[in-house]
Amino acid sequence: MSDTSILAYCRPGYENDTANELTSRYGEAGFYGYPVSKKNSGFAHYHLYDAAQLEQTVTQFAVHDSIFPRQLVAVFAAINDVEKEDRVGQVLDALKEVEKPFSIFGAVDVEYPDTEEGKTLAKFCRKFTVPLRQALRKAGWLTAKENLGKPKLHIFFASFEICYIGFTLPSHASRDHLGICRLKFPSDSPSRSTLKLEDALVNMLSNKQQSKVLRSGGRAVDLGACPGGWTYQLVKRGMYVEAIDNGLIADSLMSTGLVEHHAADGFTYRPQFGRVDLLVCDMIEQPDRVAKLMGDWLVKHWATHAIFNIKLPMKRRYETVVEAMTSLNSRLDALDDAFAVKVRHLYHDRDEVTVTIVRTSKDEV
Ligand SMILES: C[S@@+](CC[C@H](N)C(=O)[O-])C[C@H]1O[C@@H](n2cnc3c(N)ncnc32)[C@H](O)[C@@H]1O
Repeated sequence: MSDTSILAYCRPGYENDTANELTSRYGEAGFYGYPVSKKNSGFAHYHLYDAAQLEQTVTQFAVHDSIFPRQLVAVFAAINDVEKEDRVGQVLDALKEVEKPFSIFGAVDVEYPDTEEGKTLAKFCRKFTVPLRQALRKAGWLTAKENLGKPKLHIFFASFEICYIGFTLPSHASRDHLGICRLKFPSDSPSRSTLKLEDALVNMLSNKQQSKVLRSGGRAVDLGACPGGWTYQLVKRGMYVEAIDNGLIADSLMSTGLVEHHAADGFTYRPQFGRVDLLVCDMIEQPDRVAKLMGDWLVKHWATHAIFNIKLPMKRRYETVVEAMTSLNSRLDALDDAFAVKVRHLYHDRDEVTVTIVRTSKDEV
């Protein structure tokens, strides 16, 4: 059955926020449609009124530039009555019905929602991939060898009965299965929060941005640092850190000689030795208060770059993030420098989003 929609994978519980984001972003760009989402399903749809716009939406929106989606799949077919006996045949039939959006796909991924129900599909999806891949190659849908430079075919099982068929472009998609990048907890880190910053460093900054922001020997300030998971990431990369928090910081960090701990209020603390390369902040505070504080540090040149979390309220989460970021962005826009700003709800974030702001001089842009 033909179906034309954008399918966004997301953290369970965030379907409504994801749907609001899709509606707002695609609608503003003239891709009109309507959202469909079900609480705790782990995904949301945005159905396009004009099917001809599907390819254009894929080239226009990258998942890395969105907030809540972990993956954005352009869906061109759906099967609503998957039959146990001939699933491969049904997928091939569904593909036959559509015009090939790209002559050939370079890879196929069989996926499922990141939910408890989704976990029951994991084993089946893994096993199903093998015969499906063979059949797709035989039918000319897939390159003979995996080619990750070409569009990828996604077969997403929402349940054992319903599956969506769509594609992503490598430049605009997450390379990770289910759009999830799982990181290994470093056992010598003082807290699990360390994974949030590592996720941001690895998945939100390009290699070039990483070497610029995380200079060995560079200086950083960590607001709300204790017990030290974020400071740990910076110290690991050879940075000097002013760790600000009334709590206790791990001795293992203090003994590196790279950390100064100040028991102070993060809202009034100012850098001890002039401008720092990087400001990070993980204080649990009102979104607009944190955004204002980050803006002050960047506008006043106390920090060159910033990475911080915005804690999400229970309701109007997408709107709250947009409001906080709109006022911050307008302050940055007034400066002579240019700023690369990203906001993502990362896999290791729970009820928060991560913001990275990398400064470049306008000549570099
Ligand atoms: C989520 S924890 C930070 C965890 C830390 N990033 C880590 O990886 O270990 C939040 C911290 O912010 C601190 N905090 C909250 N409000 C603060 C303020 N106004 N000034 C300084 N620290 C604050 C709390 O004491 C708490 O330790």
